[in-house]
Amino acid sequence: KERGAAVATRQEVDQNGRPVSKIVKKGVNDFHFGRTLGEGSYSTVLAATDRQIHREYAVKVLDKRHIIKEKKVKYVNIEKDALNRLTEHPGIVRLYYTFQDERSLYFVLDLANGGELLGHLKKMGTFDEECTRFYGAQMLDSIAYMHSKGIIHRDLKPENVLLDEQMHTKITDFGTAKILDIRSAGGTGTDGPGSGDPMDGAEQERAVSFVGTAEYVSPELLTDKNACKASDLWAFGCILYQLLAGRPPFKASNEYQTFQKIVALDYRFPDNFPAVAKDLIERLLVLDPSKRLPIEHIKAHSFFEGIQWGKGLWKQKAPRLRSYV
Ligand SMILES: C[C@@H](Nc1nc2c(c3cc(-c4cn[nH]c4)ccc13)C(=O)N=C/C2=C\CC1CC1)C(C)(C)C
Repeated sequence: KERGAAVATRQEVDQNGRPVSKIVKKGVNDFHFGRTLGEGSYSTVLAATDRQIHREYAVKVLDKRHIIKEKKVKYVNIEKDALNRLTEHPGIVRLYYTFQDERSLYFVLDLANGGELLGHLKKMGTFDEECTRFYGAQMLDSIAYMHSKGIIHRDLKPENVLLDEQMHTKITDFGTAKILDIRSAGGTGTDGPGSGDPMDGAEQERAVSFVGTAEYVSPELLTDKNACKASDLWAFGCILYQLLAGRPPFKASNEYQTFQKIVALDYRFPDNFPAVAKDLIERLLVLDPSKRLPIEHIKAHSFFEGIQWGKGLWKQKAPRLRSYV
């Protein structure tokens, strides 16, 4: 039985006229499916409208036979478990419920109408400091929440950062996430090697045998196959660099050469790169994960001066997109 499967209730009355709410499971016939929003390696995400309440969702459709054949059942369950833990944050795509028919699994999720951050970045070339500060702050707030729930994303990149109609960020694609055991989930999101407290490091389970997208992979994942919370902060540093420079810091003509650049910390800032942002990124792109700036220190860095953390960050208007020239 899927958790969170029964979400729709229909008000009915019993024989004495007393209102009863009947749990009704929604199915594929309750939706009108629209355009394809994105294709994952084992899934397709479509826009879909709930016929009863006329509300638009994104529905991720997974082919059961394909998943079983490709031995990806574990990843589907990890994604569902991760999404079920990450339900109270505005910066993370929300899973409402799942259902299935004989052929497919369906995840009913928030629709992020603004599409991928990558698309906007490609159109603009670069983001100016104000935009980078705002989008960086929203991403960091969401990463802090994920980590506080014991979830490491492991594949953060501009394609996985979506925008909603208010142009606020929504992080997505948790199929490659690592769920740490309950013990280490309680932290404020800064525990583990990233916080420099070696004892926490021991608590963190070690993730093995998964490598994210080449340009954003952390050195520890390439050298000793260990992903930790600080691996997401490495990717975050790469994304901040990319927003201001218009390209990721480590990019070569093939994956192997990109990996060589990463483990050799072989990257340069463009001459006109803003100094304060450069200082922050230099403290994130550090080979030793335990020496990377922990989240609370990133929030306090002068690059994020003026950002109001917490709920205010999600209520304010997104800045108009401008390029860094
Ligand atoms: C990253 C993902 N792409 C996407 N995943 C999701 C979208 C989404 C929307 C647009 C879009 C909207 N308007 N224009 C484009 C473009 C790509 C999207 C959405 O709205 N809601 C939930 C999503 C994913 C949920 C997933 C955690 C289960 C891939 C490429 C893997 C299919």
